[in-house]
Amino acid sequence: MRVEFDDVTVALGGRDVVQQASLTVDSGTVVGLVGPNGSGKSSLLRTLYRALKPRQGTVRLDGQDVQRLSGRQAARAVAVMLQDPVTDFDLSVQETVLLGRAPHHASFGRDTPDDLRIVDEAMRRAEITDLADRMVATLSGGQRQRVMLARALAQESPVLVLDEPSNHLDISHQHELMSTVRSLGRTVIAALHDLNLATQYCDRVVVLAAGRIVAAGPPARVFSPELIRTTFGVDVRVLGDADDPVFAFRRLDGGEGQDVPPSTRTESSVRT
Ligand SMILES: Nc1ncnc2c1ncn2[C@@H]1O[C@H](COP(=O)(O)OP(=O)(O)OP(=O)(O)O)[C@@H](O)[C@H]1O
Repeated sequence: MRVEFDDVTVALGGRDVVQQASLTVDSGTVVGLVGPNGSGKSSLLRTLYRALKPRQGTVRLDGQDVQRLSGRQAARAVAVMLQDPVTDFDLSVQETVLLGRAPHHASFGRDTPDDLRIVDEAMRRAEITDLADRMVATLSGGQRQRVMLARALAQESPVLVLDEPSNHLDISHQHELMSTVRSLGRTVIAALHDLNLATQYCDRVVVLAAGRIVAAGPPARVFSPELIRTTFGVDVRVLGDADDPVFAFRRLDGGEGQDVPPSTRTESSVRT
């Protein structure tokens, strides 16, 4: 399923926190949204899963305005994994993952053998099978995050939104998560802070700064030392090959990520 943000502006607290963002994510591709804290990544993503309505512009799924979809249609199309998930702590892990099946049920429909099979498979992929009977409240932050991954997988939506999905995960599970979502063949849009992770697993990256898209394209091309310096206020050493780079960062003396990078391209319309 193709995702299009068309000239999207989001206002929060009387301020445009996303400004005229246009971006097309082709079906089956993995796109990373990167940018400093407060640059508008979550706000842009929230317009896709309808937690926010754009002040201006349209978000489309295969050409259809998401605001015109029914709640059930939207939930079948887009699954979301948030950085600090709001979960019902009174549920077990398996019950929580089963919630991912809800958009596929008629009202008050019962779980079917198919649902249970899909949930088992999702828990296996998220490596939480051994936690199935634990209450979510008793889990660590990283375990909880993997429960949310399993729930999103069980939803079987063609589009998967990940908002800083790996902040609680150890290094091995960060890679496992990205490699799992990459293997799904779904359209994935992930807000990521780790540029190395984005480089390794994303087909395209989109850089946001102060609410605007300032660059987009293949990671190795977009993540130039100059863009990283002006956007994040850190110096970078590029290790490895030019087309398969590994970044080592050092903060600039007195440096701060700038709200508006002075020397990066501003693209009002970007196809990734
Ligand atoms: N409910 C709100 N009311 C007012 N301003 C808000 C609200 N939510 C977010 N903002 C502001 O909108 C801007 C964009 O926030 P957003 O969460 O989209 O950024 P982000 O790039 O996802 O940041 P982070 O990397 O810290 O998660 C920030 O300046 C933030 O303070």
